[in-house]
Amino acid sequence: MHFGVIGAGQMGGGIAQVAAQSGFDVTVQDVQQEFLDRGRATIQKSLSKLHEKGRLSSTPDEILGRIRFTTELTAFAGCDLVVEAIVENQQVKAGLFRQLGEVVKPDGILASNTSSIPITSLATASGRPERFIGMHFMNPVPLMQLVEVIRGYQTSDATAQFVTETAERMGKTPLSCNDFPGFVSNRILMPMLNEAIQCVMEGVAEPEAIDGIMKLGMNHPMGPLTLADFIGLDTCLSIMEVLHRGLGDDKYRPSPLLRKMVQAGLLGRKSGQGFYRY
Ligand SMILES: CC(=O)CC(=O)SCCNC(=O)CCNC(=O)[C@H](O)C(C)(C)COP(=O)(O)OP(=O)(O)OC[C@H]1O[C@@H](n2cnc3c(N)ncnc32)[C@H](O)[C@@H]1OP(=O)(O)O
Ligand SMILES: NC(=O)C1=CN([C@@H]2O[C@H](COP(=O)(O)OP(=O)(O)OC[C@H]3O[C@@H](n4cnc5c(N)ncnc54)[C@H](OP(=O)(O)O)[C@@H]3O)[C@@H](O)[C@H]2O)C=CC1
Repeated sequence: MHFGVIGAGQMGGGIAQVAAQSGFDVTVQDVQQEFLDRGRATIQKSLSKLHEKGRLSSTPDEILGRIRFTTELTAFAGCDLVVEAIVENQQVKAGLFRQLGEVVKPDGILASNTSSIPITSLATASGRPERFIGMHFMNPVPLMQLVEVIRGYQTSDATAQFVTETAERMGKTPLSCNDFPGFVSNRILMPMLNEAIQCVMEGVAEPEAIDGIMKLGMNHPMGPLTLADFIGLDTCLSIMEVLHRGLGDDKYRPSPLLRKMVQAGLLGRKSGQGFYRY
């Protein structure tokens, strides 16, 4: 299988890594060489960790050798499946899928790793709605079990089956849902993170206490503010905006503190500061 990934950020890098671990030939594209180099270094570090723990069936070098890094979209021409993992912005993703629909071979399948944006709208932009689907991996991809599979309005049964089987070949558990804002995962998760941010804004408790209460009291592996920093506050804000706009209910209003922190460039772990410093 020739597997394409667009975006070498935290999600794209993780998806490419797991695809290569599964024996696929992988091509990763990003807009600048600098992001590709950073993505490659992150994959290398993750593979070393998994290798130390005896969790890989090939060596890190063999796995990395299956990944080709490029800045050219035309490199996807022969791909059987291309998964997009760029910034959570509908216009930018739609523009990319318009181009991809012309580049990738006609029977190639296109998928988005979007957290919340309507799959059906991206499918329309791609010009091949039957061969378009949501393939939503969870962060960190090498460790998380779930792939949420989201069918667009015109996604064919064959496309859904192919992507489900591919997720299984990648050692993941695919679970299906329909195309509603935020799907299942983020419709339920993100309002909780947003509410934790609102608690900080209202002075209900310090961030450490809010995280501690949810970790120790609810057995969550990470507190909600640590998790929001881990996901990226810009991504959290984009998801809340999609939920608010798409469902038309003020219960999904993004916290003003979340908005302000994104405006200030405090994006969480990836920028070095969010609710905590890294
Ligand atoms: C926004 C969206 O659209 C959807 C989303 O993805 S929402 C986010 C979903 N993800 C979550 O909710 C994650 C919640 N957190 C967790 O499940 C856990 O904290 C976790 C699995 C990430 C880490 O596990 P942990 O036991 O809590 O922490 P930690 O001890 O730091 O990590 C366990 C090991 O995995 C390793 N590890 C962490 N990330 C890794 C990676 N990417 N690759 C390889 N190893 C990794 C750590 O280095 C650590 O190794 P050691 O034990 O050798 O030190
Ligand atoms: N973070 C998370 O926990 C999760 C995120 N997602 C989704 O995955 C997607 C990616 O998120 P994440 O990996 O966190 O984001 P990152 O910011 O880590 O990575 C996005 C990458 O895509 C690049 N990029 C931006 N625009 C383009 C473009 N036009 N063409 C090619 N590459 C581009 C970015 O470059 P630059 O830096 O220049 O913008 C960056 O390298 C989003 O849709 C997000 O909602 C899904 C599950 C979990």
